Amino acid sequence: MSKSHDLFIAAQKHIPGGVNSPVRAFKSVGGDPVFFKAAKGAYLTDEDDKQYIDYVGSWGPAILGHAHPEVIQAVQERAVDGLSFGAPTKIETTMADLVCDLIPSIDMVRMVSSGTEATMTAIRLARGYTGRDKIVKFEGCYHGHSDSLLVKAGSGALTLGVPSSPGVPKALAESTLTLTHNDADEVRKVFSEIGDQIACIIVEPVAGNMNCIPPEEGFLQTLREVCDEHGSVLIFDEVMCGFRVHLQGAQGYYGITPDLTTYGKVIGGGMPVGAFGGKKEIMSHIAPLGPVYQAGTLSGNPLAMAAGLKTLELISASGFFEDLSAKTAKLCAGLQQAADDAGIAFTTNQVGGMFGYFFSEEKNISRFAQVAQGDMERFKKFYHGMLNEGVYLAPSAFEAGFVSLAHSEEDIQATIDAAARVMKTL
Ligand SMILES: Cc1ncc(COP(=O)(O)O)c(C=O)c1O
Ligand SMILES: N[C@H](C=O)CCC(=O)O
Repeated sequence: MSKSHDLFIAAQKHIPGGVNSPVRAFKSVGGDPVFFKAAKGAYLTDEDDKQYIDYVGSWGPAILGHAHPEVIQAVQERAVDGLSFGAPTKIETTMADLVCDLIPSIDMVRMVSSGTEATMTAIRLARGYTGRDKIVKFEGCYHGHSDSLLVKAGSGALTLGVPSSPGVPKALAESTLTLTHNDADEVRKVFSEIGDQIACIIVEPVAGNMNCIPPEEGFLQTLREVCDEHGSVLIFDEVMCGFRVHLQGAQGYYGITPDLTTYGKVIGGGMPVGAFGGKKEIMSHIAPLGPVYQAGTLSGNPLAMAAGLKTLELISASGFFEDLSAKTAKLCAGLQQAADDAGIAFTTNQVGGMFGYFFSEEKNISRFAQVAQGDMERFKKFYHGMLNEGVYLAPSAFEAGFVSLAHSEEDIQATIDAAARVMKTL
């Protein structure tokens, strides 16, 4: 019995399921979730003092590794001047200026406190701007837990088998059209029939909530084209892939320009943050400039801005994304080799510092249906084998993995060596 076990029992008394977000509960891999007490660089330390090489990175934000000294210093220095004002601060403008400088598609940006708030508001803005109610999303993509978006969603909703959650009003769910991800023909067909009723398309341009699924050739371009043809708003949900696959996110990586973009995770450097931004013409509809309402007591929180700004500064260093991508590629190649040597059907996906792995006979995984058909029993065995070896991976086959600046060549090699041992036991 471990301290994590005892803590999990205790947590369940007053916290539903013992966790404050469902993906943490180990429901799909079984066993008790690990309770952590510290995180530094590429490592997590659990309550029993066991150390793990971490590939979850707080689900993406820890791109520099945990508790990067310069980020911690920025937050500490900021904290002594006050934790929250509920009034304008200079650092919010510094953040807005930086985001607009870095991302050519963004003329104006609004900071919020989570990715969910960012996507929820982007949808409201698109509806308010176009005067239309219907929205298009894709099965397996996750955009946070607001009502309109919790329909055939990915991430924990998928892991727990409730992709369309009870509690979402039927009328709202009916306004959400869920199409097959990476199926450009289906998108064209739907738009040719009812394109003039569709306020927006929201997509994870690199999906990370049904494992890691890059866009098929031409898919994002098709989304851009149908939105242009029908006056709909194209929203890239870059909460996960923004500042992660490339400094300009997926839009920079693939060269497709959305109308609105949502952010979270990396932009907050580990603090609770989200953001949405885009064309001035659309953003001008947000209150108090325009009539579409959005607000937040803690929005633009100075500590979160300090952590985010320092993180964005450090990832802007020349060669940062090339190094991160090379490291991630090395990890994926090593995992593949380990599986091949053990005769296990296996494949990986990777975009920049984001990766996924699949226990599947198929080599090119680009559709949600292929992910769902993966060998979940083997995934579970692998997961627990790696956990035992001191490697912390996402506890679900429907989540992406993340590599950070702090992962050394030795960490990557140690992970590959561990995988080689575990693969032989599957
Ligand atoms: C692509 C994407 N959009 C939105 C969200 C929601 O963000 P948050 O969990 O900060 O509300 C997440 C993660 O949870 C995400 O990965
Ligand atoms: N997949 C989710 C976000 O990216 C995981 C985070 C959560 O919902 O707790």
